[in-house]
Parts: sequence; C-alpha cells; structure tokens
Amino acid sequence: MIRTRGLTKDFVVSRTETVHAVRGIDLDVAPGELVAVLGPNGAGKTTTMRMLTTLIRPTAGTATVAGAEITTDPAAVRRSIGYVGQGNGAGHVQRAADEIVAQGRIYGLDARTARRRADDLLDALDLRPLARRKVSDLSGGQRRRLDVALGLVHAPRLLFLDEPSTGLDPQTRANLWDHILRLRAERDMTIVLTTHYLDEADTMAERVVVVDHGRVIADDTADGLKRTLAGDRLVLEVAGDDGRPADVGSAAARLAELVARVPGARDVTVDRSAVSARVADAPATVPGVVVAASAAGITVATAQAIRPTLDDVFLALTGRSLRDEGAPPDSTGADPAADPTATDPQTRKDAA
Ligand SMILES: Nc1ncnc2c1ncn2[C@@H]1O[C@H](COP(=O)(O)OP(=O)(O)OP(=O)(O)O)[C@@H](O)[C@H]1O
Repeated sequence: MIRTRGLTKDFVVSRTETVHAVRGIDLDVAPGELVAVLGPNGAGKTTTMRMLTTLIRPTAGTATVAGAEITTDPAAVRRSIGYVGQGNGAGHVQRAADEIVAQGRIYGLDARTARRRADDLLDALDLRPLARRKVSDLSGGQRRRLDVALGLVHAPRLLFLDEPSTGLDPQTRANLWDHILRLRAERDMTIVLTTHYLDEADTMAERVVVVDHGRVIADDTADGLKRTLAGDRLVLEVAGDDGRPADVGSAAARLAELVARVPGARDVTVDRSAVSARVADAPATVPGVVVAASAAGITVATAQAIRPTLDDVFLALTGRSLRDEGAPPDSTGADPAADPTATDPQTRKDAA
C-alpha cells in the first residue's frame, strides 16, 4: 500500500539555513496494516505524512502510495487516501452534516452519494445528534470525530491520521478509537497514524515505526521492539532467615549469582535485599528462579516481572526519553521553530 525509498525533505529556510526534516526514509506498509509512527517533536513525522499525502513534494527519494507515485500522479494518490491532519480541517460556520457532504462533493461524489455517505458516517461516528450543529459549537472530541468523518467520506482505502487524539481526554480518546477501529474492520482500511501517546501506539498499532531526527530508527511490533531493544526487568526481594542485614545481604548476593545463570540475563544488580536484572521474559523466568532459590536455601519474599514500555525502547535506542518534549530540530543553521515566518518555498507553492 505504501513503499518509500530514500524519502527526503529539506526545508530551505534561508540562504544559510536548511532544515533536514526527513533524511531518507524507507518504509513499506502492506494493505490492511495499522502502523503507528512514533517520535519526539520535530522528528519528521508530519513532514513524512505530508509528503505521502502529496501536500508537499519530497526533496529526494520516491514513494508509491496506493499504487500511484506521489510526485508524478498526486491526483490518483489523493483519490485513494483520506487525511486527517493535526489542525481541525473543518470550517467553523457550516453545520456538521453539510461539512461532510461538501467534502464528499470536493472529492467528486454526486450529491446523493455524498449525502448517503455523510449519513453513514454520522451514524458510525456517533455524530447523528450533532448533525445540525455548527462546527464551531462542537467540543474538541466531537470536532475530531467530524475530522475523521471528513477524511473518510470518499471511502479511501488508506487513511492517514496525524495525531488524531491529541488534546482529548482519555475517555474521548478511547471512544474515538472505538469508532476508528470499527470503521477499519468494516472497510478493511490501511491506517497510518502519528501519535505522541505511547500507550496508543502500544495498544492500537500492529506495527510501530520509531522516527528520530528524520530517520527510521526502529520498525517492528510493539512487543518485538520491547523484547529486542528494552527487555523485561526482574526484581526479586529476599527474606533473611532471621531478618539480620548481613544474612539478607549474603542471600541477595547468592540469589544474584543464580539470576545471572538465567540464559540471556544481563545487568544483574544487588541493592541490599533486592536483586534486579534484565531478562527476555520476566514472567516466565520467575518460577524457575524462585524454585532454584528455594533449593539453595534462599527465600524470595517478593518477585516483580516488569514489562518495558515504548518509552524504555526509545530510551534504549537514543538515550533520551520520548516524554522529554522539545527535542532540538536538526538543521544546518538556527532553529527554524524560532522563526515563525520560516516556510518551505515548496509548501507555499503547494498551498497556493
Ligand atoms: N514548512 C517548514 N519550514 C521549515 N521547517 C519546517 C517546516 N515544516 C517542518 N519543519 C521542520 O522540520 C522538522 C520536522 O518537523 P515535523 O513537523 O515533521 O516533526 P514532527 O515529528 O511531526 O513533530 P511534532 O510531533 O512536534 O508534530 C522540524 O524541525 C520542523 O521545525
């Protein structure tokens, strides 16, 4: 459904300053996949999505989206895709239902089909009671559902969602996702989304593509990434025979030796009565270690199997936390984010 090779975007901000927003991305997305693109601020997620949706032209590289080349046949790409951007695309004075119909008409649907599709989407996205409301009167979550309806009115095979749930409360996010996943199942859609929410990428996506400084630095299932890049952590607490610190310390040291023998165990550390280690599968490791400890006369008082998060994955990959917002952008000059007038000449041309 998507194939990119060496996809690159430089923004020439001034004669002395070029932002290397996307630095040669190779990405393949199969039909029906749900892929989350994850990365810190300024990583190049939106720029990549804007190239794939033909809103801006790449500086270099190739990309085929839904069977059409983005630079030579952008109209064919646009017919096959839906795009829900970061801002609210919906106008402010139209009524919700009219907005969807108008969008359908823009995509070349005849009036009847546009109305029928709008009707279906109002039901599917729980917008029916709001159909006659002005867009400006809708809440953030309702607006976001309307945005999704606008992205889906021409029944695209491929849907791009740029941070679909940013700013929504947890319940509204969950509700929006229920709707999106149901529609995806009904229509057999391919979905590519960007998100800042690690849990969202973790639970919704079958595949997570981690982007940093304009490059793909990891690409796997969330579980695969965690297994190979972060690993589980095992934390065991020993109980001393009579509670004396010396006994506890020596029991912990002996337990650490046992843990170190677990195949694949690494970073084994002892902190007073606690032994901690990285292992491939912590829950599966606990019983064997507890039995071996007991056979050696060591009582394990508590055992915790700690699964890594995608943030641990990002930390392992980059040494930074994804939760630290405001990662510095890559540029050969000053920070373009500091200059609100900085725009890409190509963007201006495309927007015109
Ligand atoms: N029109 C533009 N002109 C100049 N620089 C730009 C332009 N658009 C994006 N950039 C820069 O390109 C880099 C990548 O931006 P992009 O919006 O793709 O990041 P992102 O990963 O989507 O970030 P966020 O999570 O904050 O939305 C940033 O350094 C950004 O400042």
